Amino acid sequence: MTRLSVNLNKVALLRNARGGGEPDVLEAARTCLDAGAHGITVHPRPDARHARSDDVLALAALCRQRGVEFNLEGNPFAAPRPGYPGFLALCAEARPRQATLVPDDDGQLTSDHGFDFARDGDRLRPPVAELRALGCRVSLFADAGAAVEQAAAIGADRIELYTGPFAEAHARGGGTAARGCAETAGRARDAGLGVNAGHDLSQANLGAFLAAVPGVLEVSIGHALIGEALYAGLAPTVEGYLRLLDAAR
Ligand SMILES: CC(=O)[C@@H](O)[C@H](O)COP(=O)(O)O
Ligand SMILES: NCC(=O)COP(=O)(O)O
Repeated sequence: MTRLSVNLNKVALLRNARGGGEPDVLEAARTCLDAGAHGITVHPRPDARHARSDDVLALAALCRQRGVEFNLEGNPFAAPRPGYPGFLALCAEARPRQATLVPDDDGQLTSDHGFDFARDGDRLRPPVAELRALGCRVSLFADAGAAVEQAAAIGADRIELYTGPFAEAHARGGGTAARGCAETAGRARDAGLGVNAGHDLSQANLGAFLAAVPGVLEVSIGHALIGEALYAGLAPTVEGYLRLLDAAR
C-alpha cells in the first residue's frame, strides 16, 4: 500500500498567525500518527512562515520515538539566515529518515516545479552524497517528463513526482491528466529509483492518481488534508486518506 506522510506546514501557519503555541504542531502529528498515518512531513521555508527549525527538531524526535518516517523537505542551495540554518545543517541536526530536495526560490508562494536534472545534476551530487552519508534516504522533486535517469545517476534513492499540474487538470475534468506522471514513474523505476508523489493531492483526486500511477511508495499531503480536516476533524480525515490508499493497492 502507498504510505501516507502528512505535511503539517499549514498547522504551523495557523499557529504562527497568533505567535503562540496553538494549534500545536506536535499534537497534530500525534493525532495523525494515532489515526494511522505512516509518517510526518514538513517543508520549512527560509522565511519561517510556517514550520520552523524548532518544529523540525521536535517532530524528528517524535517520529524517532514512534518509529515512523520523518520526511524533511527543502532546497539545499537556499542561503542560511537567522532562524534557518540551511537545509543540510537542519538535516544534520534532525536526521530525517527521508530528505526531499525541492528547487524552490526563497520568495516562492509554494512549490511549483521540480529539478531540471540536465542543468542541476552536477551541483546536486554533493548534497545528495552528504545526505546519504547522514543516513537519509534522498528523494528529488521532479516534474512529469523530467530526465529522471539523471536523478539515479547522481545517487538519489527516489523521486517525488510534482503532482500540481495533475491536480489542476483533474479539477478541470482532464481524464488523461496523470499520463505524464505514469510515464515518468515507469522510467524512474527502470532506472532503479523509488517513486513518491505530492503537491495538491486531495481526497478528490488521490484515487484517480493512484489508479493511473500504480506503485507509488509514498504520498505527502498537507494543504488539502488540513483544509478538509477543518470540516471533518483531523483523525477522520487521515482515516479517509488511508481508506483511499487501501482501496488503490
Ligand atoms: C514539495 C511540495 O510540494 C510541498 O512541500 C509543498 O511545497 C508544501 O509547501 P507549502 O506548504 O509551503 O506550500
Ligand atoms: N511534498 C508534497 C507535500 O508535502 C504536501 O504538498 P501539499 O499537499 O501541501 O500541496
